[in-house]
Amino acid sequence: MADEFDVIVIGAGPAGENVVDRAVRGGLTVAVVEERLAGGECSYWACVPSKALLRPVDLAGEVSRVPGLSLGEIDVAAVLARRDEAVSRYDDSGQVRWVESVPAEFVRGRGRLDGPKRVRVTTEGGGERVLTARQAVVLATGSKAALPPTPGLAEADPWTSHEVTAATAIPERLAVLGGGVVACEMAQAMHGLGARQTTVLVRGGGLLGRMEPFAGEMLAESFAEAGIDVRTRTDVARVERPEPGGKVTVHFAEEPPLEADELLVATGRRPATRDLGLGSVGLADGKYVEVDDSLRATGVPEGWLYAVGDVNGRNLLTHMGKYQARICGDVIAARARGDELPAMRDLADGYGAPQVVFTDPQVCAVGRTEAAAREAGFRIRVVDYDMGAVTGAYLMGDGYRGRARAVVDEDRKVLLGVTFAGPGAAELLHAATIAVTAEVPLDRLWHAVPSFPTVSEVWLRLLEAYGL
Ligand SMILES: Cc1cc2nc3c(=O)[nH]c(=O)nc-3n(C[C@H](O)[C@H](O)[C@H](O)COP(=O)(O)OP(=O)(O)OC[C@H]3O[C@@H](n4cnc5c(N)ncnc54)[C@H](O)[C@@H]3O)c2cc1C
Ligand SMILES: NC(=O)c1ccc[n+]([C@@H]2O[C@H](COP(=O)([O-])OP(=O)(O)OC[C@H]3O[C@@H](n4cnc5c(N)ncnc54)[C@H](O)[C@@H]3O)[C@@H](O)[C@H]2O)c1
Repeated sequence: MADEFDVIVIGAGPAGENVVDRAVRGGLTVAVVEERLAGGECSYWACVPSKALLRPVDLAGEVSRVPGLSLGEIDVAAVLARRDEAVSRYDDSGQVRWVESVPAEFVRGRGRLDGPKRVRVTTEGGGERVLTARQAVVLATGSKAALPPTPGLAEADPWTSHEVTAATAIPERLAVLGGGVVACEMAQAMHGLGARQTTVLVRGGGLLGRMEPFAGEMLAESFAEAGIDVRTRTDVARVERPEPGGKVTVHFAEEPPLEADELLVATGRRPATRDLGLGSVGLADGKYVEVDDSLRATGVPEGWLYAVGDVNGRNLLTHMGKYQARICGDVIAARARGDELPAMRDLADGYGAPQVVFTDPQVCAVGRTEAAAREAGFRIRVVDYDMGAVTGAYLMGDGYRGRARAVVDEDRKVLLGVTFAGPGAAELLHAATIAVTAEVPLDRLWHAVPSFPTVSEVWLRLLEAYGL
């Protein structure tokens, strides 16, 4: 029997859930198909548990910088218990209730495209249900950890983001492969929670390669002080783990091997598009689904297929997936009414998404880095400021180290990008996001007066350093 809805969403992560919400608000009927847990990776194996593990480590760092305060040992069992609370003990009944209250139909099972506007769902227990869409199908299936083809790596059954965020014990010796966001955040968390030997194996020349280079350098310095060993330009030749769950040995092309109790692979993501039936609608399996600025998949006749969140590869961040989803739900509803609303377009991804890396120091950025702006052909000026010289930062703790960078478009006198690295820097980011996305002219930004004594005074100092 075929069930018919206006819209079918595959994947109930943060992106899928937001499409549901907006499409229903737009007057449409919606079914959402989810094979695991409503809430997606973000709620159970990514953003939420990782930040629950990092928060006590971050706080311990803050306390250590304020004379007169002291912190005993971190109670790891209590931290893990709080993480379990944060992920609702891997029970999604609350989120399912929310979907149903929107109201939308929640269908538990694995969804697969089966030609235009048809989704075949394999339900729990092996049953099948065929759903058809009157208006649109939205892919919101997210991404999965990518494993490099290093000999012995897959056989060693290493941790990925799934296992590390769900850890029930902290490994004594942890090796981390990768130098990006997951590698840095999880190395910080595991080390702060008691790993005795944490080694980060970076293929390139530094950490957080997509950010301004000073951010990765500051983080590497902080890691070194904390006892986290960061090895750059490593060349992993093979991995060996003779006993399942036993010790793991990483062999390099030249250096001596490294032994660890666990290996975390954090080398990027791949789209969750394998076996999704993309071939049945003329798209390539296993690839990111390319979309236009209305989030509609390109190259699909009659334009009924959309893709939001990680699966379209634009920016692998929850807040960006949710933003795309809001636009997508509104666009589908508008098109169903016969309205063409050109204002409903994804603009933010093009400016450069805001991102916070929850390490110590926190690193956050929006827009273009200096290198990206130059590569895009902008005539720019770069302004740097030592955040430790701001009174508000000094008051945060002794030895506060931080740095800010603004990339200015010299032709239009607006900001193209801003980066902050320093304790507590995360909360500075939204002001930068507004300035970059709204293209606030610098001589107008000058009148946005930051409060004294906050770290935000770095805004004033950046503008002064620019010459205003
Ligand atoms: C360790 C880690 C930490 C992170 N921390 C942050 C952070 O702090 N801030 C931030 O902004 N981003 C963070 N991210 C990125 C963030 O998790 C993703 O950008 C976000 O989860 C993407 O949302 P999504 O809805 O596109 O996909 P997902 O959250 O991956 O959800 C996709 C859903 O689709 C379901 N699904 C897949 N295929 C099918 C199918 N065929 N049928 C039915 N259901 C299917 C899956 O089960 C899943 O529930 C982090 C990522 C990792 C790995
Ligand atoms: N706080 C946050 O916002 C947050 C936290 C975690 C993850 N995320 C998102 O999740 C996504 C995935 O994060 P990630 O850290 O896995 O990916 P990433 O792209 O940030 O980093 C991947 C790292 O792996 C390295 N690498 C790639 N292939 C390799 C190989 N074969 N051998 C050795 N090293 C290799 C890269 O050089 C890079 O350092 C990111 O796009 C990020 O936006 C966001």
